[in-house]
Amino acid sequence: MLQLPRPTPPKKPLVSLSESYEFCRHMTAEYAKTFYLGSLLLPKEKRKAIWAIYAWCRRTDELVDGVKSESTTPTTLEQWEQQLELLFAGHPVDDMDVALTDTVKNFSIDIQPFRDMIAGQRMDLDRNRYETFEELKLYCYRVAGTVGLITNPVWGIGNSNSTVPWESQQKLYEPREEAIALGIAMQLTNILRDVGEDAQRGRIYLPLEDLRLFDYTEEDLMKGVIDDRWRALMRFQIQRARQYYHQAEKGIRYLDSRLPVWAALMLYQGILDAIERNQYDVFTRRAFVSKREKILSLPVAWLRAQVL
Ligand SMILES: CC(C)=CCC/C(C)=C/CC/C(C)=C/CC/C(C)=C/[C@@H]1[C@@H](COP(=O)(O)OP(=O)(O)O)[C@]1(C)CC/C=C(\C)CC/C=C(\C)CCC=C(C)C
Ligand SMILES: Nc1ncnc2c1ncn2[C@@H]1O[C@H](COP(=O)(O)OP(=O)(O)OP(=O)(O)O)[C@@H](O)[C@H]1O
Ligand SMILES: [Mn+2]
Repeated sequence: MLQLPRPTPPKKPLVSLSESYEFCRHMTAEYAKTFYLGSLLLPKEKRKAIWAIYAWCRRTDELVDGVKSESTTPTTLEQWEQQLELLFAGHPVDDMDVALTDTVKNFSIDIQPFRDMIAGQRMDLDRNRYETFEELKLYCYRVAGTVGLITNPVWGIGNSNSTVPWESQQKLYEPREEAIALGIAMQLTNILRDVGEDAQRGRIYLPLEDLRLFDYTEEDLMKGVIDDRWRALMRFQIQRARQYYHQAEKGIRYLDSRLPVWAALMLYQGILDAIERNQYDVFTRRAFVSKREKILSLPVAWLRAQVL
């Protein structure tokens, strides 16, 4: 009898849907206090979707950034992309994919930004310097702007419970550029916070053209020199990141679930303030937002989600 080709069966049975979401929740809570806090501000179904997306993004990032990244090659990323295609075809390969398979189906999420994120990780394998801001911006879109596009259907557009039909009509604009802008702003913030740590690994994400503009050299950066040139360079970078936050802010009003996005934006932007408080020493001090500050900013985020 003719045998139809079937996808290779998984080596062992996969976990149940609820166990898979629990793994993703656990990973989010463990790795990212800020995003986990944000996710708790969502209704249950959306919250679970964010955990599943977070877990996939984190695993993708770990391939080039994590403890086992030494053994990652272009082939590893190709296999990861094939695993992604299978997941979108409804065939999860491992325990954590089970939840994401469910999420992308329930929220009709597009596969392309996921592929773009893998392309971003490929850039990390290929290079450790960026000549221009345009090149860095492409990297930031791929590793972080993509998260904005992936999560937009989860925040929701035009489903808020307005009683007047023309209001919901007006809200149907999907803020794609703004969602990407928030990812870029956060990635730029992450880069500024981690300058010292990245330099130790031989990586410079600050555009080399910007270093030249402020007469600051790669050698200075490797030595962690903090002087007027460095402070001016950092002020310039912080200002650029803030412009992206500003662009992102204008898109939040179109979303149904605005509170977690406002909260995440404000908390992450707070890292820039912390860098300033540390007088731009990103070499020996880690800029962070304290638990107290995080909790205090929630009422402000709530207010913005209501009125802006
Ligand atoms: C509540 C909320 C906003 C949840 C989003 C959670 C989510 C799915 C996050 C994925 C994060 C992730 C692991 C991305 C992989 C690449 C990467 C590591 C990017 C950097 C994040 C990591 O931050 P962290 O502090 O943990 O860094 P370390 O690894 O510890 O060094 C990034 C800095 C960027 C993450 C980008 C976003 C969360 C995109 C934000 C955009 C939106 C939520 C769109 C909102 C919509 C509009 C219209 C504004
Ligand atoms: N369980 C974990 N295993 C391995 N690395 C972890 C774990 N949790 C956090 N990390 C890493 O440790 C570092 C410190 O985490 P970080 O200061 O960013 O706090 P966080 O928990 O991610 O909170 P936030 O969301 O506010 O950034 C990061 O590089 C992060 O990726
Ligand atoms: Mn973190």
